Amino acid sequence: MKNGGNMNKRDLKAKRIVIKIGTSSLLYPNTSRLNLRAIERLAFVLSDLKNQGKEVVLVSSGAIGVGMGRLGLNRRPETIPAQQAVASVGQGELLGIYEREFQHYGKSVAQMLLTRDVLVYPQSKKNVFNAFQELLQMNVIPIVNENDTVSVDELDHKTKFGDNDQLSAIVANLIDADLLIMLSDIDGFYSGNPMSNPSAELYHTVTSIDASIIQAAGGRGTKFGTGGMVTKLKAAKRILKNHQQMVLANGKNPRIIYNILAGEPVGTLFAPKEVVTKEGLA
Ligand SMILES: Nc1ncnc2c1ncn2[C@@H]1O[C@H](COP(=O)(O)OP(=O)(O)O)[C@@H](O)[C@H]1O
Ligand SMILES: N[C@@H](CCC(=O)OP(=O)(O)O)C(=O)O
Repeated sequence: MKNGGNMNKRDLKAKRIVIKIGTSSLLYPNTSRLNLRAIERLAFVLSDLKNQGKEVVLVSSGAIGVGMGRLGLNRRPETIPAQQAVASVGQGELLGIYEREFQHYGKSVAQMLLTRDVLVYPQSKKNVFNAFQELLQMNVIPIVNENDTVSVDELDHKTKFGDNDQLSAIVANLIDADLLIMLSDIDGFYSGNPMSNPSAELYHTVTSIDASIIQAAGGRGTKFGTGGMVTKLKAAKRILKNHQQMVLANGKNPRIIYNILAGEPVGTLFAPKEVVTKEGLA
């Protein structure tokens, strides 16, 4: 359903929330310079949600972008080993920034570097689940990124495999989150890529990922984003299959998370049909 349809408030009632933030929201467009205001606001909002008693997991991209900034590179390296090396430089700095920002609000963070196959191996699945449970019980905010030096699929974005978008859906599945909030540099999912098609319309609600929806997905917006809309739709597909919900919204100002949790019709809600129908949104 595109905007202009029913714009009722959403009933999200989320206690356990996964928030994914993309490189495009952490860096200024097409530079490797940090958007410090966005990061500071993100730390503020997530800390405040913790104070409200919510359980919060952050999935953050940005290792390659931050590493490029640190190494003074203005073009993303092309080879996988070079991307892996840059990611490992950037990941340390990225975590350092989060550590500093969250400490400001008295919150502890934990680094979790995962690969997307965690669900495939029962023992890994159990271990990762247990680690999340412990961290959440300890009131810590886990900060997840894909383990870039180990997992090459994401970095080789010529392949059809996933990335942090899908990893965030995998984490949401694993810990049975009530909601996945995906923050990007765009207001939601449109009927076409708004960067190349100015008349594309925003979808308010999507209940299934069919061929017409996939057709509307284009590539990344900035030179640092990886998957574009395709990987976000793959993530949404996982979420819908697991009867969970996801909101895709603009992370320019992370305070939008408050609007999302208040049920305001911002961004695009991906939710199973039965949920949407029950809420009278269809
Ligand atoms: N149908 C679509 N609706 C919205 N954005 C789209 C669509 N198709 C392609 N895009 C592009 O996807 C980009 C977001 O993906 P990406 O650059 O990978 O960001 P991130 O770093 O947040 O993961 C947008 O800036 C936009 O240019
Ligand atoms: N793991 C890599 C790439 C992550 C990724 O998926 O990027 P994005 O499309 O900005 O979410 C990094 O941290 O740079």
